[in-house]
Amino acid sequence: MGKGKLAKFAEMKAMSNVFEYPFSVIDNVPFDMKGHWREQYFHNDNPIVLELGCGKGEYTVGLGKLFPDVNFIGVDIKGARMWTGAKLALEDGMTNVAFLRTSIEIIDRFFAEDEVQEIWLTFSDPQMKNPRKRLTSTYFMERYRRFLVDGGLVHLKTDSNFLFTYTRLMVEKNQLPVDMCTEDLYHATPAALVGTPLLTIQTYYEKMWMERGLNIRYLRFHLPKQGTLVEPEVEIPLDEYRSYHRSKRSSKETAR
Ligand SMILES: C[S@@+](CC[C@H](N)C(=O)[O-])C[C@H]1O[C@@H](n2cnc3c(N)ncnc32)[C@H](O)[C@@H]1O
Repeated sequence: MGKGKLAKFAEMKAMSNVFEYPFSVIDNVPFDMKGHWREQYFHNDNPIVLELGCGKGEYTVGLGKLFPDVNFIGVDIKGARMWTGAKLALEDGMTNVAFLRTSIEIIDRFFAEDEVQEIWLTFSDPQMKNPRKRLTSTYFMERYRRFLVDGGLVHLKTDSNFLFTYTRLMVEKNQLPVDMCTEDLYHATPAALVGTPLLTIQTYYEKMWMERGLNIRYLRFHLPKQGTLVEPEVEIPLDEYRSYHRSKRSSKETAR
């Protein structure tokens, strides 16, 4: 039988690669390692890459194994999921991997200007009802800009046509340079992606959606520090397989 949530939470408290700062904690205690992750935790000068909404941390651990000269930090509010990746990284003696349990809304409290090179968003909730909660909204992009290097890469891997379309429109509207874009990663793989970890590392949610026959989409773009970011004002068809329609009041088929 799998370990229960309480046992996982207790174990996580003693894990040297886990930092737990839910909103209630960080409100009272400033995060001393902000701006000092490299010297105080990783003990190297290597780049730092974040996986936001990491769940079990498949990308954090998988990329960490493939790229030992890069530091990876998985961020999520759900500790029981994160436990899986943190435990694996500890058992494998990985020193280039860490996990941060907090809300992404306050992510800029943990990283200083230019401290992060890249961001991965893996199968993020599309948040069809609430644009501000989407991890690629201008609200979040403004936060990412506070710690991402100028022109740093943002990777979005998703099953959701809604989130993919919204992000593509946001990127177009703000003229953010696109590095790679595909609506069907596995059946129409761009030549540059053949043999890359994008195809070999699959997350828990990714496998689930693939079993249901959904295409996997991928968009990678640069986020410059300069310029005002604006939201796209376009109606986007909702993902039919998600729960939007269960809402009592809404029978909408599109959202902005
Ligand atoms: C659909 S799951 C995907 C998990 C994993 N990346 C995967 O592909 O299996 C989305 C994850 O994002 C986390 N998440 C969503 N919004 C968040 C937020 N604002 N702050 C912290 N975590 C968040 C959830 O807790 C959840 O684990």
